[in-house]
This record gives sequence, structure tokens and C-alpha cells, in this order.
Amino acid sequence: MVSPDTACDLILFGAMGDLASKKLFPALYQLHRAELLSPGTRILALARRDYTLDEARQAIRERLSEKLDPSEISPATMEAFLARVCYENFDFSSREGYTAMAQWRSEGPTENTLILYYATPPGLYATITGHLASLDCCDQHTRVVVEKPIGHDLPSSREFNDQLASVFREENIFRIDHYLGKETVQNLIALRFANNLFASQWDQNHISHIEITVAESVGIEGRWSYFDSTGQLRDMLQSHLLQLLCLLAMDPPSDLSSDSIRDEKVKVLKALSPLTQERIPTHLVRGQYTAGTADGRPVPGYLEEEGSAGHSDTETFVALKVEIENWRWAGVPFYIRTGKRLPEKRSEIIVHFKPAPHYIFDPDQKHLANNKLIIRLQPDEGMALQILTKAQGLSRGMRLRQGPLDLSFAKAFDTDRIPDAYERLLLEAMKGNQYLFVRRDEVEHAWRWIDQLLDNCEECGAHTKRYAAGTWGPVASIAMITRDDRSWYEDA
Ligand SMILES: NC(=O)C1=CN([C@@H]2O[C@H](COP(=O)(O)OP(=O)(O)OC[C@H]3O[C@@H](n4cnc5c(N)ncnc54)[C@H](OP(=O)(O)O)[C@@H]3O)[C@@H](O)[C@H]2O)C=CC1
Ligand SMILES: O=C1O[C@H](COP(=O)(O)O)[C@@H](O)[C@H](O)[C@H]1O
Repeated sequence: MVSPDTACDLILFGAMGDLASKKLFPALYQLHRAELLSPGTRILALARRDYTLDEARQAIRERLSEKLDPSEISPATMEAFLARVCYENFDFSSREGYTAMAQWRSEGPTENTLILYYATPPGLYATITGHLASLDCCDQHTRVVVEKPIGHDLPSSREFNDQLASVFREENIFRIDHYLGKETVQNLIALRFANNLFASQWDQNHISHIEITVAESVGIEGRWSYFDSTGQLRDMLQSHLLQLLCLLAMDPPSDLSSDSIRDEKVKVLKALSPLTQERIPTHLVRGQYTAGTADGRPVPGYLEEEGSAGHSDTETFVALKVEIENWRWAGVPFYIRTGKRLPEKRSEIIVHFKPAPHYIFDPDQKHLANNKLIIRLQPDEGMALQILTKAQGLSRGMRLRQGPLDLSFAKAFDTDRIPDAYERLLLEAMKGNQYLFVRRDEVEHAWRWIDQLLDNCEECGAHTKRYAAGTWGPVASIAMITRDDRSWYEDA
């Protein structure tokens, strides 16, 4: 837990945007409510709209009321939280406005740690950094929190990382991948390295293959122009899915320090087998949704979404087979898929263990033979280990039955609420702990792998395939895994 003594001056660039309304202010409010913010912590909200301080606080109050459960709001707590918040409006691209920010900073205690949070459209990150540098607003202790995407490809991410490095020290740069803040994602470290049962079985001797599914039922939610120039590969695979893969596949770090964990993740990224042009037809499926249904309602196709240009080959779904070229994982495929407008919001990892070396039961039950560990990241956070037992009853002989050892975190630990990822991430940034943030070399190795994949797709003229909203992606995704005599978990 963070010491509430760590007083910070948190400056939020883009404080009236979607991310700030949906995630950042609710997370800050929850930290305040849990008394995890130091009494001395101050928040400066910056945006373009011309609000007075009262209007800005009212806007934040309304957004919090929409977002939080009524039981979490008390007028006294809300007012005490809002009293921490100041507001300034200016255009971040013009130098002048930054003086108001510097003024606010100079009015507070100088010992407060300065944290700058970039929650603006990514096109503004470089401009803001440039102004902060030229106005001498930062010192060697200033921290910066940067939302994804960090660049659009390897060259642009390097350029931006170089610029950040010219102003901030790497140990003060907090690159967000909000999946790392999710409790269930952090639990991968506990599961793997606190339980020798799993630690000793976590390799190609015992595991046949692993599935990672991050499915969303939403479409692109009014972000057509951002999404169309990005796509699911860059938006989700380059960041969240590769991070999940790293946490699943990395070797044990020698301790829990930021660098020990990140060193191990980098080794995985370096060992990813390239998706060459020869492999693209069998190892990669990209899809784009057409009209269909979501939660029982008809929904438009990607090309009919608001803001659409009417034509595009951008993928809203991707499925791929990834191999890791090292001793631990040789010959173990990782099947990964993620998409918009799938039947439900569900993120889960399925670890398929190999069958026992010698099989003595009815041959007609051999299909049951593999143990599976199902890690539910969201919703119904928890995990289940599918094991084989004897089917109960006198008439059944030695028949096998598969059943789960099921652990639902909410039920087992009587958790009333699981903290949102941003609560954890803001807390760690205030503490100065980087283990849940992405280091420069991780971002760049991830881009290197994604760039070659996209280049190879283009070279071999691979196009996106269509799937109806409300289905599990193009049929080619099922064919990809069926070719290996396997199936995606929900089809099993
Ligand atoms: N929204 C989400 O769920 C997620 C967002 N992100 C990332 O977070 C970042 C912010 O996204 P999001 O909140 O959706 O963006 P929005 O477009 O909703 O918000 C942008 C904010 O920046 C302000 N702003 C924009 N241009 C200027 C300018 N020239 N001068 C001053 N203020 C400006 C806006 O001010 P005003 O409102 O006054 O115009 C607004 O407060 C992006 O990098 C995005 O990729 C990452 C993960 C999820
Ligand atoms: O970063 C992003 O993540 C969200 C999905 O996050 P989740 O926590 O709801 O699983 C995704 O919708 C968005 O496109 C992407 O930019």
C-alpha cells in the first residue's frame, strides 16, 4: 500500500476527455476515499474548454456521479476530493498557457513530487513535451505518465522515446499499459511464482498449447478515425496481448523489482518467432465486422459506423499462432485472438496441459485426457483447473469425468469490489514504482515484431476477412486452430 505521506502535484493534461472522465477521476476519487492520497496531494486539471473552477468541479462531480456506484459517494467525501482539484484551460500547442501551470506549481509546497499525466490525443504528446522542456518546467525528479499508444511503429516510438529521454529520466517515465494494472493480470505473477505446483509444470514438457482471448462486445465507440489508422493489431496486440504473453511465458524473475520483471519480459519479446510471409497464411487471420447484433440489438458494420470513410481494410479482429523460440517453449504454440463486436466481453487464458504419458482408461474417453487451467481475467475474475475424476456410481466402472476446481475471487475472498486498473497504476506512479509500467526497450521490441508482421502482410497482399458482429470472428480463425487438431476453448 502506498504511504499517504507521499504528497504529489498531479497535473492532468486532457482532464475533460473520455479517459479522464471514465477512468482517471473515478480512480483518484477511490484512492481519496480509501485514504490512499496524501492530504497534501493536489490535482491540476488542464483542458481546452473555457470553464471557471466551479464549472470544472461541477463537470467532474457530474461525471463521477455517473460513473460511481451511489453507495460510494458521500457529499462530504466528494467535496473534500473536489477541493484538491484546480482547473486551467489553454491550448496545449501554444506556449503561453504553460505559465498558468507553472504558477499553480509554484504556489504549492516545493517538496511535492510533480507528476505530469498525458491524457490527450497522442498527436499532442510531443508538443507538450517540447513546451515543458523549453519552459524549464521539469527537474530530474519530475515524473511523466504517458498513455498508449507510444508511437505508431518502431521509428515513431523511438522518436517519441528519444524526446521523452531528453526531458525525463527513464526511471521517471511511466508508460501505461492498463492491462498491467488489472488485479487478475498481476495475479499471473502470483500464480506462476508463488505456487510450485504450477512453476514446476510451466514448460514444453508439460504444456501442449496456450490460448489467450481478449474479446469485446463493443465496436469502435465513436473513435473511427483513430481506430482506422490504428487497427486491432496496433491498438490491442502490440500492447495488452503481448504483455499478457510476456507474463505467461517469462522466466522467473529473481525478485519483484521493476527491472527484474521487465528484463524477463524483454527476453520473451526477443524470442518471438517472426511471422514471415510463408507463415502469414497459416498463422494469422485479420477480420473486420459487418452488421450483426450486440447484446440482442442490431448494430452497424465497421464501414457504416459514425465517421466512417465508407471503405477500409483495417482489422477489428486478429487471431494468430505465435511461437517462442527458447528452451522453455519450443514447440508450444500460443493461440491469441482479440476483436471488437464479438459475442461477449471476455478475457481469459487457457493453459492446456499434456496428457499423462501412459493412458490406461477407456480409449473412447481419451479426448478428456488433458488438464486445463482457465484463468479468467474479466469478468467473473478467478480461475478453474479442469481435472479428471472417477464418475461416481456403481454402474459406471472406471469412467472418467472432467470437473473444475473453481476459484472465483469475489466469492472465495469475499471481495466487495475489485479495484480498477487505474487505481493501482496511479498509486504506483505516485509511489515511483515502475514494475507495472512498460520500459522503453519493451515497447520497442514489441513494435519491431508488429512492424515486421504488418510489412509481411502487406507484401503478401493478405486482406481482412469479414465476420458478422456478434460472432467469434472470421471462420478462418477457427480453421487456423483446427488445422492443428485443436479448437478455441468455447468450442470445446
Ligand atoms: N478513452 C479511453 O478509454 C482510452 C484512451 N487512451 C488514450 O488516452 C488518451 C486520451 O484519450 P481520450 O480521453 O479518449 O481523448 P479525448 O479526445 O476524449 O480527450 C482529449 C482531452 O484533451 C484535451 N485537448 C485536446 N486537444 C487539446 C489542445 N490542443 N489543447 C488543450 N487541450 C486539448 C481535450 O480538452 P477539451 O475537452 O476541453 O476539448 C480533452 O480534455 C489518448 O492517448 C488515448 O489513446 C488509452 C486507453 C483507453
Ligand atoms: O486500450 C484499449 O483497451 C480497451 C479495452 O480495455 P478493457 O480494460 O475494457 O478490456 C479497448 O476497447 C480499446 O480499443 C483500447 O484502446
